[in-house]
Amino acid sequence: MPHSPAVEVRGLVKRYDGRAVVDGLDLSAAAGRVTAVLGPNGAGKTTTVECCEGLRPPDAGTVRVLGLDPVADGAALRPLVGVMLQDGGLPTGVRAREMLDHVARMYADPWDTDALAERLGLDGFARTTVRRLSGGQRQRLALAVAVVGRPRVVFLDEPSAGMDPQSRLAVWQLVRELRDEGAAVILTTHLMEEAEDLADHVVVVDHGTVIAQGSVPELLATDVDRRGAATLVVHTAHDVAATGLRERLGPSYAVEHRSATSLAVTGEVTPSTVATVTAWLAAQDVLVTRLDLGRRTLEDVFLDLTGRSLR
Ligand SMILES: Nc1ncnc2c1ncn2[C@@H]1O[C@H](COP(=O)(O)OP(=O)(O)OP(=O)(O)O)[C@@H](O)[C@H]1O
Repeated sequence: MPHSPAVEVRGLVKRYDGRAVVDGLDLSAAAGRVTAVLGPNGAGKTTTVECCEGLRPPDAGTVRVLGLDPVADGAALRPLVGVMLQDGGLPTGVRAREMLDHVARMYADPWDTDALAERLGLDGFARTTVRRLSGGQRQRLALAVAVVGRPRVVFLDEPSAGMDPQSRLAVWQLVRELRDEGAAVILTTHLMEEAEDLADHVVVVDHGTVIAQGSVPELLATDVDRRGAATLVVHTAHDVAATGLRERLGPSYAVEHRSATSLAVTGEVTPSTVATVTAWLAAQDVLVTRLDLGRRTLEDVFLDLTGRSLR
């Protein structure tokens, strides 16, 4: 039986200086699921989440969290909702571990703070004040503070931004556990790997509206013509224009720049496709420094939908 979503946003509009940065956005996030809001910088992800957190009143539309209005019912929601803001949002004069212990004492059934601190590697900077923490350390502390009260709904704004790979894995594992314990986890990210690894449901946002949504497999199969297609990413020693390769490969392949010195070729990649690409580059006197052959990713889906890269 489907039950009512933990977070429900309908027709959300938020304007700054007369410009709608969120423009009629619908979003629904279920308990026991990780919902990733994915989109490029400036798409309106943070603004949307801030409206759900009650930090910004919407200009139009409705937002409900556990059936309540996050602005009017903020006091009732506070013990039920965990929030990790993009800039940490923590008081800067407090020592890291004191901060976590203080917040834990405000909840009826908090996580064991020793265990949480160990998992997120907070022990190495337990006595350091927030203002002296590195960006990644501050992020880890902000995550611990957001989840220590075992919230039913957790908002994580770019949770692993600025973290080293080991910390990122620890964060992802914690997010999975929160989900398995039944929390609704809503995370914003522009890291497709994060969305692909963690999300049960992905909402792709661009220019303040949802342009696609579904599970990762559903999104990867959106474009039926490309089902089963692979992406060959060619890294080169110096800049190369995509136009010539596009003409050489013909219309059944998409050729896009990933950066000035890398091209992504999407389509049916056969041994002869690889030979054609490298031969064409050799004819331009361009050295190939690396070749990666992979399946389609959310990055490719976004590129197809918007013609732009997520990053
Ligand atoms: N307080 C504000 N006043 C004016 N403009 C704002 C304000 N907050 C955000 N904006 C603008 O709204 C747009 C959407 O910003 P938002 O932070 O929601 O995007 P985002 O998708 O979270 O981006 P990022 O990935 O960079 O965090 C941006 O153009 C931003 O400059």
